[in-house]
Amino acid sequence: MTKRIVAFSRLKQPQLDQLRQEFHVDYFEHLDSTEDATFREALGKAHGLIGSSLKIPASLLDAAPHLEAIATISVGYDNYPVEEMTRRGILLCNTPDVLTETTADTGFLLIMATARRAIELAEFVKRGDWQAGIGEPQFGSDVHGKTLGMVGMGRIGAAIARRGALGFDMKVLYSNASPKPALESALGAERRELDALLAESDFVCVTVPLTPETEHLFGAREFALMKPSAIFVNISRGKVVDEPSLIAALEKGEIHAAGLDVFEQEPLSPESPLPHMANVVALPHIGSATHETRLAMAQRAVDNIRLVLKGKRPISLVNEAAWSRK
Ligand SMILES: NC(=O)C1=CN([C@@H]2O[C@H](COP(=O)(O)OP(=O)(O)OC[C@H]3O[C@@H](n4cnc5c(N)ncnc54)[C@H](OP(=O)(O)O)[C@@H]3O)[C@@H](O)[C@H]2O)C=CC1
Ligand SMILES: O=CC(=O)O
Repeated sequence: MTKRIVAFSRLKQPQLDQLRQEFHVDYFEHLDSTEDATFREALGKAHGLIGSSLKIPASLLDAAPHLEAIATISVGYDNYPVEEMTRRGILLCNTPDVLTETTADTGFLLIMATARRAIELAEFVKRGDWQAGIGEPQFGSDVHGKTLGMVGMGRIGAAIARRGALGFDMKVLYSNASPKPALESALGAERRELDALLAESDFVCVTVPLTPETEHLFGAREFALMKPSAIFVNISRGKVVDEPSLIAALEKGEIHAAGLDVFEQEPLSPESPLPHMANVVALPHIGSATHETRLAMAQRAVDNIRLVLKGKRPISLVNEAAWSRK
């Protein structure tokens, strides 16, 4: 029997062809909702599901009685009902490592763009406001030599910290529950409790996954602990931050600026004050969005689903417990 895959994100033709050599593929290039009737019908016969950027509720699994695995084209997996998948023995595969450096580049881009006010001042030139030599009103802040506080020193966090410590001579602090001795010796990084990190850092950079513990980890209290000169950078997930508290902290001058790739609601509503604030650089969730990295992520997801459907262990597995039950 030929196994069936439902693909719900854009894949390149060679990757689709690879899947079609071995499996029947129902391809939904633009799927807006998991309520779509044709999608649900295909899911009813599917053994594998591959895609990204859609919330998959636990109830959807009832419509997928043959499902063996979901391959998400992302490293973050907060869109998936992991516990329920594990209970049903459905594997969840993700795409770590291949996007680490590109996402770290975006994190550092936000650090640089906010500190040096690159977007705001490029707009100033575009508007024709550059009429004389620039002065203090256009000055930014240094990045080199400052203190970088990493909240979430994992793969991406460590890659940003490496850029800061080795490229920009920054002092690195981090706040993970478990110490990272290798990074402490390689980068001179120092571990702190979160509150101490917030008080000491010039840049606070968030790279934690979204979990029940990290949801709204940053609220009014945390912003009040930061220096008035601090720059807050979020490259993880929007829901790690209570956005009204961030807006209030920026408006009151409790913190100096913010660089944001992610938001509580995406796409960000045009009504949100954030993209209109001069001291905010807002990007449309482009952490990993380069041609090379998006291709590598899709290929990793394709490899993961092919392996699982052929009875083999995938390259990147989120729920180990589902594998041990096989
Ligand atoms: N903007 C974008 O486009 C992208 C965003 N992301 C986001 O980045 C996240 C991180 O990815 P990645 O680095 O690969 O994941 P990792 O799992 O390698 O790193 C996450 C780190 O966060 C730490 N952590 C978890 N909870 C806390 C906490 N409460 N306080 C401090 N540290 C904590 C973990 O600690 P420990 O090591 O102790 O377990 C781990 O080191 C993804 O989950 C995703 O949400 C990822 C890619 C692109
Ligand atoms: O946000 C992107 C991811 O890979 O996670």
